[in-house]
Amino acid sequence: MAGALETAGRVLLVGGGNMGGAMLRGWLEAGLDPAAVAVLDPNGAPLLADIVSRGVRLAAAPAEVERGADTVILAVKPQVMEAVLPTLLPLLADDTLIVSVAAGRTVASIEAALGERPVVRAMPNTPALVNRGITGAYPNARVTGPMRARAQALLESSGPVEWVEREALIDAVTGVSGSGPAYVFLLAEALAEAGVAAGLDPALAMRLARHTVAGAGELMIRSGDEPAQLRRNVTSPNGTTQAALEILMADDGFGPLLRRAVLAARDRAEALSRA
Ligand SMILES: NC(=O)C1=CN([C@@H]2O[C@H](COP(=O)(O)OP(=O)(O)OC[C@H]3O[C@@H](n4cnc5c(N)ncnc54)[C@H](O)[C@@H]3O)[C@@H](O)[C@H]2O)C=CC1
Ligand SMILES: O=C(O)[C@@H]1CCC=N1
Repeated sequence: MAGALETAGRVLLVGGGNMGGAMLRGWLEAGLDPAAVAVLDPNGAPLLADIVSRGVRLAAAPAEVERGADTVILAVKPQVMEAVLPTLLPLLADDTLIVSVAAGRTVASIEAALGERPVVRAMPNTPALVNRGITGAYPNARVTGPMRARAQALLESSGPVEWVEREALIDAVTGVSGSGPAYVFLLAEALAEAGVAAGLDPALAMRLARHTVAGAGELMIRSGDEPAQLRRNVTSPNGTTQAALEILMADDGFGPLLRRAVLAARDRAEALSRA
């Protein structure tokens, strides 16, 4: 992977917050030269102080950014995109590749502000911070093979990249994996709270919940078995797990609840794209 990033050229990260910062850490770990990266963030990207000390340039305004990045990654909030995009125009060449990770911001809305140019719309997630991310991506027709390879190298430095054939599917990816880590953290919170209700000390309940969620996740990645099989492996006939699953797998249980949640996230992404 380091080899692929050696050909990534110069990268400008616009927005060095949670998601942008996680991606940047992934690139550097995968071998991207810190001197090849600049971060544009008017708020000083407080999460990135240690990285700036490793040689990544930090700019507070577009006027401070050197023109001619090969790839510009847009990692600002969707609501500030309209204001940010026109300020970037003087920094771009015709063949600058734009990679946007903003939820619900369409290729068309980016082209409306920046003109017709190569755009990849991507949806990563924050486990990128620990090299356990996954990203959905969609390229517009102007993205050439080498550009797609460059986007792939940058995005996969923190986990696999799944290319989708229709842009609308990025909203569904957002509902599953972009927002998904929050559902899993909520599961850990709820598991710990349930443990307290069952009589455990809160700190112990939280340790049990964190390790259970993390361990089950790691087992799913490393094992060749499907999640349903791993679930069956835990479930003894008429045992304790079965008693719990009869509640979680009821008609109004976990499955329908999560389906409603994912569709709500997807619908919010769609609504953002119309805003
Ligand atoms: N946090 C997450 O789990 C994920 C977020 N995303 C997307 O990533 C984008 C950023 O989200 P977060 O990192 O969570 O937000 P954040 O608030 O942590 O980071 C946004 C950053 O943009 C900076 N910023 C504000 N105005 C700016 C400007 N004019 N120019 C340059 N930078 C500016 C802020 O100072 C901040 O550091 C959003 O569009 C979101 O939809 C995508 C996937 C997952
Ligand atoms: O909540 C959000 O809008 C962003 C997009 C995916 C995860 N966080």
